[in-house]
Amino acid sequence: MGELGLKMQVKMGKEKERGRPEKLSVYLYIPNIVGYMRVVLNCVAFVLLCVSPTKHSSPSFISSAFVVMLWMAGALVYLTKPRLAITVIICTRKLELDSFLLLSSSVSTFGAVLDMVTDRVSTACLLVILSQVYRPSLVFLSLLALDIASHWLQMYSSHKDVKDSTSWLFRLYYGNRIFMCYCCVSCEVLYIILLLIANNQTENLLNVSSLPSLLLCLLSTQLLMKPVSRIMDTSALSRYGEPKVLSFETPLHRNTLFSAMSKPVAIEVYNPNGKYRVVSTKPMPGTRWINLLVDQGCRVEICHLKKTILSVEDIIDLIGNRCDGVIGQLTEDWGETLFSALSKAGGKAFSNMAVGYNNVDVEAANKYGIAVGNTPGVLTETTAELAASLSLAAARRIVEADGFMRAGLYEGWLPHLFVGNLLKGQTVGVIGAGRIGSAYARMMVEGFKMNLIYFDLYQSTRLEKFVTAYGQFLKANGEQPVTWKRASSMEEVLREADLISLHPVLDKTTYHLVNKERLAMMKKEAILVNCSRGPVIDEEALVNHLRENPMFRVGLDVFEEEPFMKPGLADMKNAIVVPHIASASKWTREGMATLAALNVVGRIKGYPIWSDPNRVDPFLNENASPPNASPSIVNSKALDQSFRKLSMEHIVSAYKRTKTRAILLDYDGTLMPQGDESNLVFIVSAKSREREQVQM
Ligand SMILES: NC(=O)c1ccc[n+]([C@@H]2O[C@H](COP(=O)([O-])OP(=O)(O)OC[C@H]3O[C@@H](n4cnc5c(N)ncnc54)[C@H](O)[C@@H]3O)[C@@H](O)[C@H]2O)c1
Ligand SMILES: O=C(O)[C@H](O)CO
Repeated sequence: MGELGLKMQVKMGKEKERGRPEKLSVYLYIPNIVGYMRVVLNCVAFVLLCVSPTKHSSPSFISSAFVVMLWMAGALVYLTKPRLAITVIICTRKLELDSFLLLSSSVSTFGAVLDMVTDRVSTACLLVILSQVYRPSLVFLSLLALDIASHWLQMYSSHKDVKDSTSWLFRLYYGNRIFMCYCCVSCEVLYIILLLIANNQTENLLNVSSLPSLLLCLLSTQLLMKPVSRIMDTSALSRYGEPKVLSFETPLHRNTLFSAMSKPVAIEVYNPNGKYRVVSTKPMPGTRWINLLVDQGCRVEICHLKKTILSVEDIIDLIGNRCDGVIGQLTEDWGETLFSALSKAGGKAFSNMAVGYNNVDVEAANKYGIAVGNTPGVLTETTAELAASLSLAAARRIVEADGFMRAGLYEGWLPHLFVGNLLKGQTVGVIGAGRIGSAYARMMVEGFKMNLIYFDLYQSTRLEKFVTAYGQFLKANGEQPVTWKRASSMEEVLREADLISLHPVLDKTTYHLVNKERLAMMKKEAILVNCSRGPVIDEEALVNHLRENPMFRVGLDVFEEEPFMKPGLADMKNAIVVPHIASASKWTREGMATLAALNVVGRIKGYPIWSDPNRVDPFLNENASPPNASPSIVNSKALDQSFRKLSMEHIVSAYKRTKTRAILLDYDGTLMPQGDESNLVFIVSAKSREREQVQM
């Protein structure tokens, strides 16, 4: 306790220098002082009273009655707690009210208070008896006061949440249940020993006719109740699928009674004493991103506000007056107000947990010198797979047919029942053949032998080469070869394709790219899929088009005004609608969280920017440390012009010095050496969008 307290004081001192709210430091500081006093008093009590216990003739009636009352209260809460927990769990599972579940467990404020009160009652029983049977009784009464005061203060200062992985003491305490158990029960064991010593001198311990002996037996039973009730509690929770709420390894932070009372924002904190404060506006999948941030010395704060979409005001509150970086979501409005608040708080970086960043005003970020990160690459295949799923579901009317079956309308096979479109040999049109558009095109061409027509501002030679090679393969095997065409206009794609998938970025040029006039150009039985951004389609015009053309079908993952759909869309049988889940695979979402975290910490620590945001695999390998770089910063050039110059010098000198093998030409102008000295590859700037490898 002493060393732990000391460490915390030292760390709190540092925190104070960095502008952390003073209030919290004080709350963390006081319990430690009280804790030291408790330890000293315990030792004094033990030495004094073991050496010469002066036993009273018998405890007074009043104090005995007080002890019995305390014991009964303690026993009652211990006995009812597991039952209460189980009842609450059963009810909340039915009602799906997770907050009630947390309430009943010891990580919630209520649960923690209940825990503390029952512990204190137990200790109080022993100390009151000890004060009766020993002199000087004041020592025991002071111990009782200190015990209550220190635990109450620790409730305020969230001592259970301080899990600093760099501290061996914390690791020992939270990571080793036997040690933790020993720490928890040692005081009570000490008090019982003192009682036994006192009783042993005059009477038989098992003589239940004597009041102190009777109380002693009862108290020993109560001490057993704690582990028993814990086991019941844990097993009940694990049966209902929530074992982690009682696990010591889960540093859930319910933001302390104090802060929960002052402001109803639930924050989960990791590595409270970390040097850099990084805030995530939402809990994100996986734990790797948290561990990576903690390893880089960050204090990680995760907002658990129940509200789905945080307002600008909510985020300003989260940023506070000291914040180095924020990981945010595509639903948030990252404009002038937030970047100004982040900049005032000393922030250097923001990353969307998304590849699209149309919710971010990059100009505003540039103005405040804040890096803007995104998460490309990791979601390419996942998103393309959902676009492919929607294409198939729309082509084969899967959702309609499913509803039909469930409604009990199926009476037997019929030649006309849910007839849809065959994809093989038809033309797939891709608008925006970037990472996701190209991946989708390959899936549809290779998987369903569709011909390709695409429109993009840039030529996608890699995609063209792929389709050419696949066509040749089919031909060599006696099959009809697939073909490709780069359309000179978007209208060309709309007119020719049977299935069209939209994959451009959302910006001024792509807003309402698909409008009433363009919908009218499409084939009457065409399928339109949108996994890019809602406003790329004029949704109102789409609803009218769907109404007028029942054989025209759409698969939509995104909507113009999320989370809402334009009136009438939900009633359209020829529309399949899913709630923006295109990147929602476990691996991808965990990877997105990792990339977003590394973007932020990379900028905070001044690491360079990764050369190729399309190849982020080295950051996603869970068995290796990620490179010391930010995987994808979209405003790198605006922020860091000197980086480019520096890298050019770097290239020239490194080329002369080492066995450089190749130079990759990249369109985005970011320069970064990759690989080790023996296999050095540089990415250098060029006008061309396509990457070429030039042998040196
Ligand atoms: N629904 C989802 O969950 C989900 C998931 C991932 C990405 N997305 C969206 O998909 C978009 C594309 O992601 P990506 O990784 O493929 O990005 P990308 O930058 O690799 O591809 C976008 C392509 O759009 C092209 N483009 C830009 N303006 C155009 C225009 N006016 N007409 C035609 N093409 C144009 C670009 O040249 C580029 O090739 C993201 O910006 C995001 O908005 C949505
Ligand atoms: O842009 C993105 O990344 C998606 O919309 C969320 O996965």
